[in-house]
Amino acid sequence: MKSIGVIGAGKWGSALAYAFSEKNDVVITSRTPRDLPNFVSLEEALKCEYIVMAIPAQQVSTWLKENFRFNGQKVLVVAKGIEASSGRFLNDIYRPYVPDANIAFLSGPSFAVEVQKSLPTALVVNSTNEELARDFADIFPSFIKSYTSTDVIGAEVAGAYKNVIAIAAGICEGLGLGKNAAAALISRGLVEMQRFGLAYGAKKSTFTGLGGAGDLFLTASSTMSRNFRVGLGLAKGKNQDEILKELGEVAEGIGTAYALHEISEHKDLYLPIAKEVYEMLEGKDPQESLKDLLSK
Ligand SMILES: NC(=O)C1=CN([C@@H]2O[C@H](COP(=O)(O)OP(=O)(O)OC[C@H]3O[C@@H](n4cnc5c(N)ncnc54)[C@H](O)[C@@H]3O)[C@@H](O)[C@H]2O)C=CC1
Ligand SMILES: O=C(CO)COP(=O)(O)O
Repeated sequence: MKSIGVIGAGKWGSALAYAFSEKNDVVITSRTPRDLPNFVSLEEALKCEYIVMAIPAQQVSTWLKENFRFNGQKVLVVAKGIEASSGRFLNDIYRPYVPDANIAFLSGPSFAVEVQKSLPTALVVNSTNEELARDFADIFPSFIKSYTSTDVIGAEVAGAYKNVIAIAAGICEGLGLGKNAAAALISRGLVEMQRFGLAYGAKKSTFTGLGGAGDLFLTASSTMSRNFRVGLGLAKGKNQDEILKELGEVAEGIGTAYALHEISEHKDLYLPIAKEVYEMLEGKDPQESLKDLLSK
């Protein structure tokens, strides 16, 4: 039995706190107090040996600066995104606070609502420290099969990029372009995220695994995905603010599309789907964008 502190009581933090309770002693905390039997102060949660960080990618840098004190904890990052303001990956953001040997990143297909109902899935714990990855893989409940990998950058790129492709897939669906177009877009999206990942030293096989194709196929084909629903909203001509207000939850694909735009400009990378998603978020007509992507 391990002592686990979950930081962030949104959809994903709450679902993981539930899942990890099967085999462990779990407490949860967030900036707004919740009426939960295992809710504790941040100070208490940070005393746990194992910490699960469920704070979104766009907010975590400030959060770490203001709140985090490292005292040997083992940290599992469960967010998926690239910071828009800096283009930094989560492993870069965490590095000044947690040594590489103490940090792992979760990837794979996992809608929180299904995990909260104990429905099965398979996920990957990614860390350069194999022993730590195995240690975290042990905390998962019977209904989640856990694997380990050392490809941190591959997992990060795949988990963040699939949210952007999911926005594009939602637009495709919203415009009524059909299943052929959706499949074409998703498979080109997989190639695009793999090409991007390889430029950062990721392993090719990661992109055909659970955290790559697995999470992409899930997110880019279901209205259960917040990012997919952002795409549906854009297809209806709504702007970002309206969409986010209706959603009331995080959609990491938005910030990540801005981050990818900055990165592609600086590194001269060819990221056609991410580019169109960025441009649609900036007001380009979705019909035009999808035509630019899918016709000769
Ligand atoms: N919901 C899902 O199915 C899954 C979500 N994720 C990832 O997990 C991360 C969190 O997503 P959700 O929990 O679903 O989002 P959510 O919108 O349900 O909750 C976000 C949480 O972050 C906290 N938060 C936001 N800004 C904060 C700040 N400045 N300081 C402190 N806390 C702050 C909120 O209080 C809330 O607890 C995202 O990166 C998401 O991509 C990953 C896998 C599955
Ligand atoms: O990452 C997820 C499932 O694996 C959740 O996706 P959304 O944030 O698009 O809902």
